[in-house]
Amino acid sequence: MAGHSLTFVPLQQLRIWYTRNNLYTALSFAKHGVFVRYVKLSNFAYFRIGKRSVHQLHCCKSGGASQAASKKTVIQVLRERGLLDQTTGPEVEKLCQKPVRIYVGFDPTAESLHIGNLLGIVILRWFQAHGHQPVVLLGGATGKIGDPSGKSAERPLLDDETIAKNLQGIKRNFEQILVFSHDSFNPVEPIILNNDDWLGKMGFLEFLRDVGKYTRVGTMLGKESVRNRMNNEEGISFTEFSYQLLQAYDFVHLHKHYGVDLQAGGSDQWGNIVAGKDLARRLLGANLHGLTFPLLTSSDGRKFGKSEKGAIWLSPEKLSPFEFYQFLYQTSDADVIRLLKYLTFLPLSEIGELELSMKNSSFYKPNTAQKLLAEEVTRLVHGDEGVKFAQRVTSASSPGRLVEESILDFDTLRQLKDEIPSKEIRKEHLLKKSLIEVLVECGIMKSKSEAKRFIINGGCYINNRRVEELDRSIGQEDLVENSMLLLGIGKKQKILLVAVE
Ligand SMILES: Nc1ncnc2c1ncn2[C@@H]1O[C@H](COP(=O)(O)OP(=O)(O)OP(=O)(O)O)[C@@H](O)[C@H]1O
Ligand SMILES: N[C@@H](Cc1ccc(O)cc1)C(=O)O
Repeated sequence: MAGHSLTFVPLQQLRIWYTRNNLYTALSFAKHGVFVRYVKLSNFAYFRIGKRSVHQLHCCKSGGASQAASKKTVIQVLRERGLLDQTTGPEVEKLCQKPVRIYVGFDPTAESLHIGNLLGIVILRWFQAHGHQPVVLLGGATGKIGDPSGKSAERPLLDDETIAKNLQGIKRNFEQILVFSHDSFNPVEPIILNNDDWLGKMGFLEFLRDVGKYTRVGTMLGKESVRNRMNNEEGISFTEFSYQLLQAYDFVHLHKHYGVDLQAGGSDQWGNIVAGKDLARRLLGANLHGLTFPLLTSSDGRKFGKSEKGAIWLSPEKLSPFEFYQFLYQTSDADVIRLLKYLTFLPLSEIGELELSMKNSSFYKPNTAQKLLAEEVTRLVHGDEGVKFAQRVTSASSPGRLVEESILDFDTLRQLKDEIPSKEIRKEHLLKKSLIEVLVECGIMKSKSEAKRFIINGGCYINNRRVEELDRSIGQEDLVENSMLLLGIGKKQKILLVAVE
């Protein structure tokens, strides 16, 4: 954040801001008494409200008219950040000069969304920040069918119970990440809908007559998702082939009943989005629009998805905030700037400064960008508490730090228990025992001579403090809250001993 002042101000005082050149009236405030961190005020303001990294942008020149804060449209902002892949035409930019409703659909094919899906949520947040209304569409019906886009094989069918459980899980993800504050300053509260509410009620004959009749099979066969599958031996079932029609009908339904004019999705969704645009033209004579954003890929070029091994889940039950933080922290230098542009709301100027300083190695402290990325995205997904937790555990699990830096209180150690190996040992068996014996008994060292070597070389830690003496034994004072002790060997190996009566 070099170069920008950081000020903490109560919300009420934020209503009128004087900057060096301009007077702005911030229009979007959350609840009374919540503190806002003012990061930068230029064309528009970035605020951090309460626990979430909100970066609200509803801020306009004096007079308080509810005009968009930025002179840039949301489309320009997305383009500058590399978040635009394709649009259905230049009219999209025009459309977004006035408030629109935009939707992104998510099928409940797992209990949690993953980091790839986060991009769709970030897009919705950018629209929301520019005064547009996000519509989140949960695919309660489409999830029963399975989208063939980007898939090389047929998806297994999910039963109703699994879908209901998954719907609950991903709904929670949205509630956590999108801004649902409800007051007159926030006219753009998101809407969450479930397509089972209309598709589920539609009969097969009705569908064939009212939707199928307006669709050309040749066009459907031409979609990339279908072509790819037709070219392999297994082919594609009629069920998955029909998927594009269901998504197309959603767009028509959302336009008719909710005034939605724009659909967004990852680049793999292009075919389905265009199918909706075509259907709306034929059925209603309406001109709807779409845009896609690039897919988030791993360093080896594979799309981040839920089907991939080691998916980066957004639900804390499936991946702890600590692991989530660590994943982002380990982003390579080659990827970190792109991810800062994609997944955070930090101003591009700030990211640009960071990029410059990364190139000038004498000024740049390694991993500064990674830390910023990890903090911002973890805060977005898990709130301030999640960031604090991740940092506490990170600090506690790194040996050799100054003790003050890694306070090993009971809470930290208890949370650390989920992250590193742990072992229960009877307290009477542990106290007064030599460290060398304990190291071997708990399995972290293979032999006493190996344990000795580590101690002599200064590579052994009790509660993150280096052990100097070879004849060190375990005492009552080593047990945090009379119950836990952290042993560390070298830079990476850790074990948590839990003393039981
Ligand atoms: N890695 C990714 N980067 C960007 N967007 C993604 C990524 N993965 C999924 N999306 C987008 O998230 C939305 C919902 O995707 P969906 O949950 O159906 O697929 P998925 O998570 O890729 O699932 P699967 O791994 O089973 O294919 C779509 O708009 C899709 O394009
Ligand atoms: N097809 C999308 C999810 C979706 C479902 C219904 C829609 O109307 C839109 C999007 C996907 O699999 O990623």
